[in-house]
Parts: sequence; structure tokens; C-alpha cells
Amino acid sequence: MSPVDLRQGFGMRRLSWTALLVVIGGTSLYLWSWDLERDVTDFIRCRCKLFISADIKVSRIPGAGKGVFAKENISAGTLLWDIKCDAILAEDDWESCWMMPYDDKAKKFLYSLAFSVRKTLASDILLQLLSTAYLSECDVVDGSGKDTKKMQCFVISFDAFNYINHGKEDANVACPSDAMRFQHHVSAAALVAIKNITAGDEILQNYQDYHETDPFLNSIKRKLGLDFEVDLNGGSIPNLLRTRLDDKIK
Ligand SMILES: C[S@@+](CC[C@H](N)C(=O)[O-])C[C@H]1O[C@@H](n2cnc3c(N)ncnc32)[C@H](O)[C@@H]1O
Repeated sequence: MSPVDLRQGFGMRRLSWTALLVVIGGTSLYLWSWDLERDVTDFIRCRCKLFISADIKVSRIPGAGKGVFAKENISAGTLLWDIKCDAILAEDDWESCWMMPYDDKAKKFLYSLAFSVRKTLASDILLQLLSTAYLSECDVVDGSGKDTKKMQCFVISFDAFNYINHGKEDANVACPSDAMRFQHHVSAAALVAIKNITAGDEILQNYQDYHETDPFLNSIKRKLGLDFEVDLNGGSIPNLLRTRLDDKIK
């Protein structure tokens, strides 16, 4: 596993941070106003790091929007991205990111959001947050990557890997095996190259490995009019309503 050099800054980063603060602040206010804050939102402060240089540009997949492209050759087995939710474990140069457990409380809250008649600015902001977050296994128990509970969390980060598109046979990254996690203290939500990747290749992950297969979440997203993945087996993903944060802050 050989981490390559740090990602250089991506455009819009400052705007993304401002938007993130607005989102977290707005969400807390909104939940507090519903007396739900303590019950529903455990936004866990984590640190994330991208270990490679990558470009965000138009994907070669028709209709897929933007994608992530490697700027260098990457060998199979290289750790590309990781997240740690224990401050002691992450170095200072890891960037702030968040996890929110996808548990019964979160499901109850999502349900109330989808079926509530109350529509406010704060609920709109929360929707933006949902549209950028993705589900992944998480290590919230001790933040060390050793958590074997296989919980799922929403990952909220604003780095280039938010733009990874879906691929099946051509997927070249995936979450690490349990053996790799335990041996190298890698998080369950980390991304590892599963093939040799050549500079200029688009980085693709099979979405079925980590999210969008949850019928409840998909029904909520459908109800909320959010972008969601369907028919991943068929290989085509309809471009429904696109509400991604970056589109809003152009
Ligand atoms: C996490 S985003 C990836 C970044 C996205 N392409 C963008 O420009 O913001 C996921 C969305 O990208 C699009 N997408 C990803 N993989 C795709 C594929 N193989 N075919 C078509 N659209 C895809 C879908 O709209 C999906 O909801």
C-alpha cells in the first residue's frame, strides 16, 4: 500500500466549506426546533484524506455528468481515500468530514422529513445534505477501522471522490477487504484500487458495493425528489432531478 502525494486544491473548495457550515448549522437548528436533535443527529466529526492526485472533469459515460480521473498511475492495492473518526488516529493534514449513523432514529427522521407537510428553508438545506451524502459502512465504535459491527453511516465529505461514478466490470476501486482493514488500520469506508489504474483513467466504483440498494432509503429519496440510483444491474441510471450542492453554488 503506497500512499501517493496529496491532492492539490480543487476549485470551489472555499465555497464548499461555507456551504457545509451553513448545512450543518441549518440542520442542527432545524432539528433542535423539532426537539429531535439529541435523538436523531449524531453527526460524528471525522477526518478524511485523499491520497492521490485526481481531476474532476466530464465523464466518458454518456449522461453521467462529471467524474474523477487519475492524474498518475496507481497500482492495485493502493489506498486512495480513508476516513478516521477518532481524532487521535488522524494526522493534522486530514480534512474535516462527518458521518451520521443510518440507524432506526435516522430512518424515523427521514420518514418524517419525507412525509411531513412542513417545508422550510431548513428542510431544504437538509435535503441538500442528503443529496451529497452517501451510505457506507462505518467505524463509529472506536474510529480505528476495527469495528466489526458493519453499521452503515452517511458519509459527508466535500472532496473529489464525491464525483466517483458507477461501473460494474470496469470498476477499479472498492472498499477494503476485512483482512486489509485489520492489518493496516484502514476504515471500512476507505477506497482501495482493485486494479492497476493508468493516469487518465476514470475512477469507477460499483455502487452496489456500498449504497443505493436499500429499498427504504430509495423510497424516501424518491418521495423527496432526490437523485437516486435504480436498475444498477441494467447498467443505466436515469438522470432524475439533480440537486447536488455543487450545482447550486456555481
Ligand atoms: C455520486 S454522483 C457522481 C458524480 C456525478 N457524475 C456528478 O456529476 O455530480 C452519482 C450520480 O452520477 C450519475 N452516475 C454515476 N454513475 C453513472 C453511470 N454509470 N451512468 C449514468 N449516470 C451515472 C448519476 O446521476 C448518479 O446519481
